[in-house]
Amino acid sequence: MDPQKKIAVLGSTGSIGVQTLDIIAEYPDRFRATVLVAGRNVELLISQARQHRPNLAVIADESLYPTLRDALAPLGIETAAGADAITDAMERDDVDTVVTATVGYSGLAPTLRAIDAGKQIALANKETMVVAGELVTRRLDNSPSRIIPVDSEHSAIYQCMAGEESSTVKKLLITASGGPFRTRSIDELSSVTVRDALAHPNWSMGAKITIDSATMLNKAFEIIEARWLFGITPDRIEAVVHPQSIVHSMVEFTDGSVKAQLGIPDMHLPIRYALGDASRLATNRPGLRLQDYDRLEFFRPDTEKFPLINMAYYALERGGNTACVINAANEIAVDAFLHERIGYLDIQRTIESTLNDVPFIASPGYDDYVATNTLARRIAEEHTKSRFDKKR
Ligand SMILES: NC(=O)C1=CN([C@@H]2O[C@H](COP(=O)(O)OP(=O)(O)OC[C@H]3O[C@@H](n4cnc5c(N)ncnc54)[C@H](OP(=O)(O)O)[C@@H]3O)[C@@H](O)[C@H]2O)C=CC1
Ligand SMILES: CC(=O)[C@@H](O)[C@H](O)COP(=O)(O)O
Ligand SMILES: [Mn+2]
Repeated sequence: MDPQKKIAVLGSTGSIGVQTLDIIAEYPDRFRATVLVAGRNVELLISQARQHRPNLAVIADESLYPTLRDALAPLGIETAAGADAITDAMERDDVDTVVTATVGYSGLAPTLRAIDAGKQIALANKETMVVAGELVTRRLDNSPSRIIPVDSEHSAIYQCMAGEESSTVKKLLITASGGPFRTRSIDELSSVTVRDALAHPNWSMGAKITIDSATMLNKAFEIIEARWLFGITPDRIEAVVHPQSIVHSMVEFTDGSVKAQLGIPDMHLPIRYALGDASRLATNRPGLRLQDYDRLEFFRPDTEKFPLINMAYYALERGGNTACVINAANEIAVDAFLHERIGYLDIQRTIESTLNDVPFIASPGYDDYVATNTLARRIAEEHTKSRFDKKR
């Protein structure tokens, strides 16, 4: 048997992707990157391929294919481009584990194909579970695949649950930093800038999730993700604000005990744990020194200031394609905000207006999610344009 686990990194050029390649390089006897996938950053993909020598490198943006092919053909590295090539790569024999580190809805199709092909999944792309958690869970029931979460909170919960009977779990307590606007007043939120919103207090991440942290929709997404990953009903999942991001989440058990997982805010740890199949691989990277922290604080979330947290409960209660609509509208709104076409508070307004306009589907199949995503994006685009026109 090949001693090295063969890994496909979807989104290798992003924040999680780059850290995944760090871990692969840290344990060369255990891991090998056989497939690398990027969106548009062809130069970084080429340099990663030169270093890691995968069998295949894929770029989503087809216009960049000639650049990729010309750079990697002399090295004997196969190349491809486009969304179908990414999804097809999930079935390859030289892939054991797929790290889903692309951002947004684009993670859904390759993750489903990887599950159908029986691959192990290290899941960073939480949007997959937000958009279609029920469908993903059903597909997992008919596959030898297992998902190990990479999202720090879900990795923490997974670690807390190890060795426990699931029937003894009373509550999941998902910690939230509170984001860059935790201490701002509601009135101030109408004038915050993109730069303010990108200044996450603890984590260095891609732009989209950083804005989701600023609106705290990230926490709603994580509640939905937890509901599907752990099979826990929403009334037993709570967000707890913890500004230091040292406790990554907690599980309360029926005997009154609460287990927590702690660490510095560094995604290398959950990525390492997931790649190691939920085992502990020794590292020389810096760890937690609790004596460096004056205090660890915990608060109830302010849902008046951050009403998007409650979108999780609304989406799970209403079910169907609701969370798919929220995700699509949010992707469009966050992009418009990052390009300064709408303001921070318009993100929430865009999601709400889009939810009103997209028809509800109670029991969506895969094609319904695809159609919902397309329609919701178009409608959200119109809402952001009319908000932009008002702003001018
Ligand atoms: N960053 C973090 O610490 C955490 C992230 N996550 C989740 O992990 C996922 C990745 O986040 P993050 O790494 O921050 O994001 P980044 O924006 O840093 O990276 C996104 C990656 O996805 C690629 N990509 C974008 N669109 C496509 C597409 N259509 N097809 C293929 N690849 C695409 C990008 O390629 P390119 O840059 O080449 O265009 C890039 O490699 C998200 O779902 C996020 O919520 C979860 C917990 C923590
Ligand atoms: C690192 C990680 O898992 C992020 O999802 C992080 O949790 C974001 O921070 P917030 O707690 O501010 O949303
Ligand atoms: Mn998280």
